[in-house]
Amino acid sequence: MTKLQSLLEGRELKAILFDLDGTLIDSVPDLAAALDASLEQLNYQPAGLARTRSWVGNGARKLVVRALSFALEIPETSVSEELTDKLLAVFFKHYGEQTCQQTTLYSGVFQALSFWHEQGIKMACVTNKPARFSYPILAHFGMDTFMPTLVGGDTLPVRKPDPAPLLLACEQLGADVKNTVMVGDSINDVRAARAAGMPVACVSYGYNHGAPISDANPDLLVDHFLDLVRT
Ligand SMILES: O=C(O)COP(=O)(O)O
Ligand SMILES: [Mg+2]
Repeated sequence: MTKLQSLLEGRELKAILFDLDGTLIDSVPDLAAALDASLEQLNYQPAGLARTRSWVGNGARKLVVRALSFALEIPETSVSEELTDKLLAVFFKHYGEQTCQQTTLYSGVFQALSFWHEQGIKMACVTNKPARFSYPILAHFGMDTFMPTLVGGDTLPVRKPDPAPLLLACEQLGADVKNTVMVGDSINDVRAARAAGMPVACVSYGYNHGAPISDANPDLLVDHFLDLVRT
C-alpha cells in the first residue's frame, strides 16, 4: 500500500488534489523575476528570490501587498488598495510574459502523476495562483492530461485556506471527499484540507513562508515527491 493510500485508513483512494507552487513546480525564479521587474518599473528596490519565496502561497494580490509592505517599510494593513492594484497590474503583465522561463517541475512529479493516472485515480490542481497562469503551466509540463480539472485562486471569491476550492475540485472530479487526499506545501493547504475533511500530505521542499511545514502537523510529510507512491 502506498504512503498516500494509507492516509485513508481502509477507504479506497479515488482522487488526489494537488497544490501547484512549491509542490509540483518550483515557480519562485519566474515569480521573483516578474515581481522585481514590476517593483523596479515603479521605482522600488527589487525584493529578490529569498523574500519572494517566503511571500508566495496566498495568491498574487497578497504577494504584491507583501512586496509593497517591504518596499515602503509599512505594515501590510497600511498598503493602499490603489497602489496594490497598480503593482498587481504590472506584475500580471510581466508574469504573463514569463510563467515558464525558469520554472521547473520538481523531481519525481511526472513519474508519480503517471503512476496514479494509470491506476485510474482522478487528479485536480487546487492553487491560489490565478487560473489564467496556472492552465498554461500545467500544459507546458504535460500535466494537463493527468489533471484537466483546475481550481485557481480567482475561480471562487475565496482561496485556500478556505475549503471551498477543494470541495469544488471534488465536485468537478465527481469524487467523494472521503476518498480524496490533498497534497501541498504550505499551512494554507493543511488548513484547507482539514476544513474540507480530508487528510493532507505535505512535501518538505516547498515554500510555506519560510517556516518548516512540520509545524503545521500534516498527516504525512515527505522529502521527495516519489515518496508518496512508495510503500
Ligand atoms: O500564492 C500563489 O500564487 C501560489 O499558490 P499555491 O501554492 O496555492 O499554488
Ligand atoms: Mg504551494
